[in-house]
Amino acid sequence: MQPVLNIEDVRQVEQSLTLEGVSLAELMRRAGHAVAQEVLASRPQRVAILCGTGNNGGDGWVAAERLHEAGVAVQVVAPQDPQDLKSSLALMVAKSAVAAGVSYTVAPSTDELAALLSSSDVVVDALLGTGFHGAPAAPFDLWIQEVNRTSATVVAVDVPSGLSAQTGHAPGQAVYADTTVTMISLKPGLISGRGRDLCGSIVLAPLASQTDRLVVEADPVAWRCDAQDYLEVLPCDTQDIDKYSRGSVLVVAGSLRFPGAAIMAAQAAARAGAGYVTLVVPDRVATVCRTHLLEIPVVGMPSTPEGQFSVEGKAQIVSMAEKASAVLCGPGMGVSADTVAVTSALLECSRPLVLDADALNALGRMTTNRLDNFPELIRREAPLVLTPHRRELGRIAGTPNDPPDSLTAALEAARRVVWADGGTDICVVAKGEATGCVGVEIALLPKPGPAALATAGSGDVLAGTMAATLARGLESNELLPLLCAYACEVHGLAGTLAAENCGSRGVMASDVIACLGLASDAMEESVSMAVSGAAQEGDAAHPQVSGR
Ligand SMILES: NC(=O)C1=CN([C@@H]2O[C@H](COP(=O)(O)OP(=O)(O)OC[C@H]3O[C@@H](n4cnc5c(N)ncnc54)[C@H](O)[C@@H]3O)[C@@H](O)[C@H]2O)[C@@H](O)CC1
Ligand SMILES: [K+]
Repeated sequence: MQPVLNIEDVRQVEQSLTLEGVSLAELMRRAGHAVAQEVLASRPQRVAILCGTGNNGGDGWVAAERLHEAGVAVQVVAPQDPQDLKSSLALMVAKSAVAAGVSYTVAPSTDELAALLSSSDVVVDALLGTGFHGAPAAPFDLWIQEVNRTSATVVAVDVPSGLSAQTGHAPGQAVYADTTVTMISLKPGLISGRGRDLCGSIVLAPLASQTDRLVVEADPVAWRCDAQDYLEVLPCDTQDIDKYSRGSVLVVAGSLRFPGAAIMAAQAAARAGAGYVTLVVPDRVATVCRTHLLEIPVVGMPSTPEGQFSVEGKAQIVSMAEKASAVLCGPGMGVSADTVAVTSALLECSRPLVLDADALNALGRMTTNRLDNFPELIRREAPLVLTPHRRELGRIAGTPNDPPDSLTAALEAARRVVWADGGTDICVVAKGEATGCVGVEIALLPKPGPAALATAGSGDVLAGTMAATLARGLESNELLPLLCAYACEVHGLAGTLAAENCGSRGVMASDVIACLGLASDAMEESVSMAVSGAAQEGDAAHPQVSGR
């Protein structure tokens, strides 16, 4: 797992490193060298380095001097004469680079800049780093446009200029990098929001041997999962199974208006590996569901005149829920006093439960949008997984009119709910372009799926996948966030496979469902390969360790 630190915590680590004897000047030297090393890997002849006025620019000047020493033709581009730099660190390294013979251009015209960039093999973007806020001001906005027009390889220092490394927002021009060399630790904005498009591949430069320890001590806001992390939640590899040992799922979903959501959630649960799936719907839509679901029994329950669940069916739904390995409630269900009652009754049942879509809206209704003020509602022995998208998250976490607009805001909102509960029984899967699986002790970031998943019904498919994964059982509730992250990755991978079959813009939720089985197999294989790869690396390292 890779830790992700908020910007203020990265600064804290930087301070701790200085207290442990690694000065800021030394950190900047190492940062610049890490960038130079990355640039040298592509064996360039001509490199342009755009340096801003803060310490991000300082890293750029260090890289320039290093590349110059290595015999590369380097040209620094700066908005002001290096003598006028206000940051004492940046001033020091810029003077050193100039004294070493690095050539530079101050405030070139757009045409001059374009000519310089087009004659460069690599462009290093050291304009704006973690000190950036707002939108890039002139001349950086124009410079960034020119960088994005060049065919040269673009290496960003710490963060692509124009991107907030904290929020992932980029309200103005922002650099599209091929590679981002980021210092100390991953930051949330690099792996969420616009960061996912802007960063290219991310290379981490820890800068000091103490960094790993200090980053963990700084309490990462989240951890990005690697394939081998999922070993603990892989399904058992055995032939000795029947349909019940793979777990049964009860899906409580649908309404006259949205029967499709229920159909897709049930199909997804079956494709994601549940041995037995039963769909419970309001009786007015039972027939349409049956015509779509040949293998899945559909049970009709009393319905209201609007075609939603009626409270009359509540006791029967709960009694069916008690027999399932896991229950999913919510997709397409609608929100009314009756569906609120059904949701609330299911919370009291003793089986693992996934609440999605309208079940979350029902929770919002029950708690006047402050689920965190009603922890007794969600405190239970069996696992509870809530799968809100950001608007739904706002409705349960106290900000219905101002939903979380970034990964970190979503993690914070999810934590309000999870910490109010306080136990390991709950996980909030805060869905977005980057999804966080937030438990009471840890927030995990599964590898995000492709943009093709932004299609109607995709949430129903994830909910069904989640329920099927939960139905396999869990050795300990502490593994709940990991299990949820695993389900998210299976869903994401199914999206990738569906995009290969149908084209990135042609994917419909049913295509994702069709790929869930293959995606599960591929996930298991990639986890096994990652684990055996790590074991081999361990073996290779072993003689050195024992030979000390
Ligand atoms: N955190 C760390 O441990 C380390 C950080 N280092 C570098 O230091 C950087 C942070 O340095 P700073 O805090 O000096 O900040 P930056 O260099 O990121 O930016 C500060 C400068 O940008 C200007 N600026 C801010 N918003 C702007 C906008 N919208 N338009 C135009 N100009 C704008 C400010 O006026 C200031 O001059 C990191 O990104 C990294 O590259 C490294 O040198 C070494 C280690
Ligand atoms: K930058």
